[in-house]
Amino acid sequence: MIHLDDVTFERQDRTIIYPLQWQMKAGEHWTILGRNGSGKSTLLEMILGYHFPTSGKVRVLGHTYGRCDVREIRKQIGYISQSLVEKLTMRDPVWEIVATGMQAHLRLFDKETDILKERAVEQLRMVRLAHLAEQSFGLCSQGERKKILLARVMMNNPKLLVMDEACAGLDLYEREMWLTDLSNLLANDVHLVHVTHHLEEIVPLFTHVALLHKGKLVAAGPKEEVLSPEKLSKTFDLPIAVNWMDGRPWARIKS
Ligand SMILES: Nc1ncnc2c1ncn2[C@@H]1O[C@H](COP(=O)(O)OP(=O)(O)OP(=O)(O)O)[C@@H](O)[C@H]1O
Repeated sequence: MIHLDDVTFERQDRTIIYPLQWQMKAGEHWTILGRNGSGKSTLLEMILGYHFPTSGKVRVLGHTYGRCDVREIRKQIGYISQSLVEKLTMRDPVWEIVATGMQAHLRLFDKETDILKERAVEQLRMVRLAHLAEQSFGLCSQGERKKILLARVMMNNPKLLVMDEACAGLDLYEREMWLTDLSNLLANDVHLVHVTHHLEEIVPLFTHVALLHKGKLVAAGPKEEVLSPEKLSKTFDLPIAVNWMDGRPWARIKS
């Protein structure tokens, strides 16, 4: 699905990603954890082809970036991030925001297609927001917007779903509902890469974890192996204990 082969990323004489080797195989769903500024979003942007690595190779869905049309690959990738919310048009009705996911555009060019609207409303129904279809996106709450983005990416049946702090700003209830919606949508055979600051968001559907510290990979592999107190403490520069409950890890700072 994704193969980062010795990639580095440098900007203004600063190394943001040190030589990094990482592979995500079919059937795996990954969470990436790391402190602020450790390079998580930079990594995602390389996977999305928005950033080109300074050295090394990025291979996504069987295509090597630099030898393919990245815009075509991006049509197979769903992307959810706060920066995307800021680019969407607040006065557009919710169903149109969802419909733009079909072509990975930010606005809808052909508004006359009933089939497109029907499909958008169907995706909204899956996240229980069909009743908001005609409301302006700008009037929706943070939680509703996050669900609308989930409905939006699913318009295009992506093979890969890349999420940058997709649950940020959600209350406990909304976050649990959002993660449940995500699990339900997995029936569509989509693969996940999820960046978060919260260990408890690593719900059972996530199989693997990568830990980043100052642009270097601390560990990457099956979550039970990677989420050890030693590796997490190294990643977050704090003594951390981990408790597992119902298949979910919960972090605590050791006193
Ligand atoms: N284009 C750029 N030019 C210079 N520095 C950059 C550029 N892009 C990112 N950086 C720097 O690279 C570092 C990693 O940024 P990145 O956004 O990838 O971190 P992050 O792990 O996602 O952080 P956060 O958790 O705070 O969102 C930061 O120190 C940032 O200032």
